[in-house]
Amino acid sequence: MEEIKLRIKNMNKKYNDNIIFDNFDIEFDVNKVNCIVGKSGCGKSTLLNIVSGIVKNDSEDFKTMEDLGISYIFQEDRLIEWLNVEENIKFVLDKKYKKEVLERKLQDYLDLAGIIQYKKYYPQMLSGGIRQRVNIVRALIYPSKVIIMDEPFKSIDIKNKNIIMEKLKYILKKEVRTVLFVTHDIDEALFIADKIYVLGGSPVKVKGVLDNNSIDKNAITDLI
Ligand SMILES: Nc1ncnc2c1ncn2[C@@H]1O[C@H](COP(=O)(O)OP(=O)(O)OP(=O)(O)O)[C@@H](O)[C@H]1O
Repeated sequence: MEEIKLRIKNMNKKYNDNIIFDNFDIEFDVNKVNCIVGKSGCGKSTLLNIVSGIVKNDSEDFKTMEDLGISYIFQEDRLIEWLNVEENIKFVLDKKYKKEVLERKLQDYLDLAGIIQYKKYYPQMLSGGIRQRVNIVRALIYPSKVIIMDEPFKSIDIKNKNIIMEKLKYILKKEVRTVLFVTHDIDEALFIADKIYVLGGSPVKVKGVLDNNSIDKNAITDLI
């Protein structure tokens, strides 16, 4: 069966004389976890920021993914300190679901993420790892087709990171969502990805695309 692709075409970006993307094209697998790796500064975050419309592409003939609906998970959790966990999650959902549906989803996702007991807690009462789990639940409940994650575990200690990654992997297996996940950590990519895209060069190019059943750490390291 042919896989459905999400195509990004004609990406162009330069900062002063620094050309990051020069007619850059890439295609991601729809409803899969697509991990993007590459040397620091090669343009991974800029790629996510352009496809999501946060940063403007330099040329006109470019289509962002905004129409698909996007959820974001960044390195920092961006929770609102004066709202409790439940309120933080509901805050972004403004009438997206009927009340009963929302309550069920909230219950299900908090349960899946293992944080149901923190529902009424305020962010300052939570550890960094739990806060990030709330952030992930918030992004997943939002009815988006695309989930963008930019180094979501960078500031989380290894023990918590492993717990969250296990939970996230489990949840994503059940979801029908296209995930674009940027990381500098190859082990993270190997753990969670269906496909890994290695970016590099200046202007940046796709140096390799590796499928999950053929992924080997050395092959990726050689490409970076
Ligand atoms: N607002 C900006 N103004 C000028 N240069 C920028 C700006 N944003 C990014 N850059 C430059 O664009 C290039 C790509 O940056 P980007 O953050 O996308 O890389 P990255 O691969 O995500 O890096 P890292 O892994 O370190 O986060 C870098 O050379 C960076 O210095």
